[in-house]
Amino acid sequence: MNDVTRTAPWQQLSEHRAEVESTTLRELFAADPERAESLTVSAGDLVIDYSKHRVTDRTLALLLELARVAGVERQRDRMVSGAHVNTSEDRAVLHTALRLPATATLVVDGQDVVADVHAVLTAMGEFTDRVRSGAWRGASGQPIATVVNIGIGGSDLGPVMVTRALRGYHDGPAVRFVSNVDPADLTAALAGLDPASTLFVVASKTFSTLETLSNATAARRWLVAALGEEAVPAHFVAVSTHAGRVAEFGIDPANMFGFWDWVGGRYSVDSAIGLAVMCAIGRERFAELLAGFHLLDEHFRTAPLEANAPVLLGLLGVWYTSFLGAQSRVVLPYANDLVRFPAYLQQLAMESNGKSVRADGSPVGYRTGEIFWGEPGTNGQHAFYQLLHQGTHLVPADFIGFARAGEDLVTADGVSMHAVLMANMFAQAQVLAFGRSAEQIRAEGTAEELVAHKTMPGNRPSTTILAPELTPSTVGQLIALYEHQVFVQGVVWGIDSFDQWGVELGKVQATQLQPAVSGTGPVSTGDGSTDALIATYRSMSKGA
Ligand SMILES: O=P(O)(O)OC[C@H]1O[C@H](O)[C@H](O)[C@@H](O)[C@@H]1O
Repeated sequence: MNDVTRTAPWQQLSEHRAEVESTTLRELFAADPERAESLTVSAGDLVIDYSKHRVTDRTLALLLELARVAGVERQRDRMVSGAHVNTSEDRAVLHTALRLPATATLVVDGQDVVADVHAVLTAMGEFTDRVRSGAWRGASGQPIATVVNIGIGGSDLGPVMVTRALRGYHDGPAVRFVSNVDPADLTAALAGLDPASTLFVVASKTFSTLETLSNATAARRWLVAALGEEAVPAHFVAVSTHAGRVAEFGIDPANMFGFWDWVGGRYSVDSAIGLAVMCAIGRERFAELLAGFHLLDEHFRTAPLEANAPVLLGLLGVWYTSFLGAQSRVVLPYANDLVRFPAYLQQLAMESNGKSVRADGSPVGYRTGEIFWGEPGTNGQHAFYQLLHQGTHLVPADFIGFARAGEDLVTADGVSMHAVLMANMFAQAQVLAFGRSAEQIRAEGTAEELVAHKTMPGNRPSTTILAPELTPSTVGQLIALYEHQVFVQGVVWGIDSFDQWGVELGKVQATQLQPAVSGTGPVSTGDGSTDALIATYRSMSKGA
């Protein structure tokens, strides 16, 4: 496999780094009055300002050249046409097919995947229409008041994030989510629910995930205790790629919504895994969500690299991670309903690109993967922004804001609270980039001993993403924007962004430790620390 570090643009970027480190955003803006305009790109309804990044024209030219020599365009075209770009699992990666319009055609291995996708969407639509209208009845004849989605990882984070993001569009039954094998999760989710009006969606691509099967079994017991075994079919549906396992669990495969092994878990909210979302917002709004994804897919597929938002943002991530030593990217949605977006991006980015070998198994000699974290603004401002502004870490930030609020309120002074929120967003990006120098602080009459403490170094990079409003379409656009950034980075780093071997061993080990932990087996796990911890756990648990 080609070593990207041997390519001319990578080597030139390594040398060029010093040039960028010796200048500041303040200087870059002073030198080019057009900078904001030239470093703003539109994608779908999103307007993305990347001018507050520590890059010059040359940096961008080299990064784009890096994308070209790494084969980003070729790999993108291979991915969307169904080539097996997930090489370690020998699978196609076709989440973009999930949002193709019904009129499109995509034949992969002799199979019309668009027809398959739309057949499932139609089945989901018919089912959710019945749930939402009250036509779907529980075993004792009651309509469904609450849908409980049981799933984890990609079978939870996407549905939970999107349902929360689209709170303003939620006109279906209440939706709750259970993911953790911690019994507290299911117990809390079931609190106050009436089994007679509760519908469970068991969402699992493999239908073999321990957490999900444990929660689904416990939920089934809860239901059967109240309504009897014969009530199960009216209260349990499944979303999976494994009809056999679904039937084994006792869910009628007629009540299963399928998808395919070419949909990665973290890329699956736009598949049948989004069933709980569709219950909440309805099939028309779900179609708008998919159309939003597709809009960005088309941008990614057709825009030239220098005007291609996921390419540019993905490359900036490579620049900070592999050349400037950044370890994380903070995501700051100035929209409270995007509260779960950072957690969603954690799985998307970190499970995809948290790898230290290339697709051919050779070790990478550079830093890969970005650590995503964040909280909605303005909450983060009163918690961790101190470190962003004056700390010693380089943390590129993504600000995400909306021009219109779904619903607005006014302050005591009659000012729009949404405008207050957005003023905070613009102010934070500005302060991060331009700071306030010691001279300026002094000129304000600050006591000399406080000047160093109050100095704001600035030169801290950020992207600002502005969208008209938080809608199903813009949520789809935002997700696709990040999916494709992750893809671009994976191609540049030469890694398989679509496997996740690193999560397997922990699952195996947990199963092996089970007897020791639950007290049915000897405490001899192979290492002293784990043995001692389990022994202490066992005696503590007896202590109560
Ligand atoms: O949908 P499931 O098969 O239950 O998988 C749920 C999750 O668990 C796995 O361990 C993977 O790390 C995730 O990528 C996946 O989304």
